[in-house]
Amino acid sequence: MDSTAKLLIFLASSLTLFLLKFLHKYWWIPFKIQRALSLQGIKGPPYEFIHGNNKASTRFRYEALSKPMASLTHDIVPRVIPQIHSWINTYGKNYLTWEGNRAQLVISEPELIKEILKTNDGSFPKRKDDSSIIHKIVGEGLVTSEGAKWAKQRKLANHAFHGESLKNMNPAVIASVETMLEKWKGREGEEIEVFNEFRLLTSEVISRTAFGSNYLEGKKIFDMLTKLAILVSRNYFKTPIPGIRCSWARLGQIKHDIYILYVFQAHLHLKYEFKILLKHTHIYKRLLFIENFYIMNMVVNETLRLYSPVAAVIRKIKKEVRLGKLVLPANLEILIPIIALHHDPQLWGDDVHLFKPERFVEGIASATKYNSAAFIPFSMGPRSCVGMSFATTETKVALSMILQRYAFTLSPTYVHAPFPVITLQPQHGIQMKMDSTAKLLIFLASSLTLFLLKFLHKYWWIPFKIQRALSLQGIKGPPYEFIHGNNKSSTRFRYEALRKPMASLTHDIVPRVIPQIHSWINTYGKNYLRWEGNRAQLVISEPELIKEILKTNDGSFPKRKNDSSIINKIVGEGLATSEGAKWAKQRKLANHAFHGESLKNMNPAVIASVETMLEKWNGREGEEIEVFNEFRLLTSEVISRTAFGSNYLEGKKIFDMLTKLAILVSRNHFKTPIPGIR
Ligand code: HEM
Repeated sequence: MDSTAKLLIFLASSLTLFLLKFLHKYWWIPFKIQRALSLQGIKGPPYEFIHGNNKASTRFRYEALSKPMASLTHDIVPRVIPQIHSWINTYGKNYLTWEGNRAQLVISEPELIKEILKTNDGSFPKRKDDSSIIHKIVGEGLVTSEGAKWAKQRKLANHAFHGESLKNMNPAVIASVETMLEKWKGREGEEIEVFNEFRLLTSEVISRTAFGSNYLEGKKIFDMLTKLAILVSRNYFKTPIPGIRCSWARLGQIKHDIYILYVFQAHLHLKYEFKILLKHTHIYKRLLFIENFYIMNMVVNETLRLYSPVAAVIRKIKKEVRLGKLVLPANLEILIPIIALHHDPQLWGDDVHLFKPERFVEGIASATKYNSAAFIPFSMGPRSCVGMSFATTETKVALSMILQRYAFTLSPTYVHAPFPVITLQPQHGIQMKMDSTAKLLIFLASSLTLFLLKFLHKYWWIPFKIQRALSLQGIKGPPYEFIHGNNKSSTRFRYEALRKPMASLTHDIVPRVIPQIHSWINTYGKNYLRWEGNRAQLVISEPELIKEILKTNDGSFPKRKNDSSIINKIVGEGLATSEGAKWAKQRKLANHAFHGESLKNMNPAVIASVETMLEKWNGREGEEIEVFNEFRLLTSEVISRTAFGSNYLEGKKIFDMLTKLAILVSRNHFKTPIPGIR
């Protein structure tokens, strides 16, 4: 063989080898993965040679982003992640898609998401994109590292963003907001592009917190990084990479809290007005601050739900792993479309696209119906956002400072166009008008809202929570009615039972004496829950439990104190109502007074009292006597003589007064629909 033939053969075989490798990578592997998942019921848009689904993704994105949204709707998923939105509709909540020849499993079923994000054994590491420009510049930080390196960095970061350290950042935040507000002075009535203002604010805050006194230096670095982000995002649009990337150091991420303001501001012109403070009134100011944080928490959560700054997170499968019923091959990527979960009507109900902060009035757990994966703007599990508290605190501090001075309305020039660039951003900024005249109105509106919220919390949420907690333990009872509890039915029961005497001389008197308790025990069992207005009361008639309650002496079951009751106000705290050391002391004295010698010493007083009564009865044989009143008088006589000794006429006066008082109170008790026996 001559050398030219050798060369030819060599070239031909190299080419063949290259082609084989190429086909293996761009055709065989995708084919295999697609088949393996399809057999497990996972479908998706079909893999196209080399391109995967990139062409379709780009088309989707181009279509979605080419124009602003028609109206101020919050139904933004079709714009922000159009391809994912469409493919979930076509292929189901979990489907397979292709970034070129890279297989990506989109998972939007909460149960599976929990399994992925909560795993801490390294089965689902973060995707590493060493070739990305951002990674090259920023390097491997907390956001991208894994294993021991991550654990160490995370520990430091946890420390930096918690408790005292976090509090120490507040002055920097406040100073930064002051700087911004200073700039706004005298611009009332003008239009301000707040997105850029908040971008600057964030840069200011980071520079001050991260770089301390050297913050001008920090600002330079931050500005550089911002420019870099813009550069990358332009590129991002050109390269057909679908889905949202969020794998760069969170200097970019801190922009999210700017975004929080996005809809938040958009809502100012609708109904979600905020409060401004009359500067000179200190009390108002404090009040406002507290209520701000309470309401703002809900507003921030609702904004994070609808406009999740990080639209999706991506993980990778290290080696073959089980996920739910699925068996997933190594190197498969997993994309969790956070924002799609936040807009899922199955998780949030039909009003999912409405801005309703009040859904968070009882906290996140309740808003998500205890489905922890339904609301994950900061992701969840060990790799959840380390800056969560910082971001939300900073936002709330900044907002309350701003809103103490200005009210805003959305400018007519604003165009609604949420735009996914690493994080979600308003494509054309947010134009707002500053207004200072609406301040008082807004303050009043927000005070009313707060009042309503507190009211609902007390009369609806707490009872609901108690009822559920006990129901889960098998304790049922008549259902709580808003405000009234069971008062209405109790009164009805009592009224029915007491309006006529008993039919016969039976001793079966419970249905008359405590009719509601009698009836409810029959319906709900020996232990049941009932409501005196919004006050929960557990009726216990099981002897074992009763022993446990009454024999306890460690203060676990104190007497009910009703400081507002008229009797308590007059009589004060005596042996019958006191607790702890005070009670112990009084009880010791009383024990002594009612035992042994002391008891014997009272006998003459008792005998004398009975003698007085019998004296009165002399010569009334054959007559009718109302003995109940006689014995009442006898008791008063006995108490007066024993308690007040020789001065017993004085005692009788006091006792009679108390008796009249008791009658008065009991009449009252009948009028107010307070059920049960006091
Ligand atoms: C509203 C604001 C923010 C949102 C919605 C947010 C959201 C997130 C999410 C979803 C992740 C998980 C990313 C993934 O798994 O790929 C994350 C991680 C992270 N965030 Fe944030 N973030 C915010 C603000 C911040 C701030 C202000 C900081 C720091 C100053 C920060 C620092 C980090 C870090 C270091 C990680 C990586 C943690 C780890 O991997 O252990 N974030 N964030």
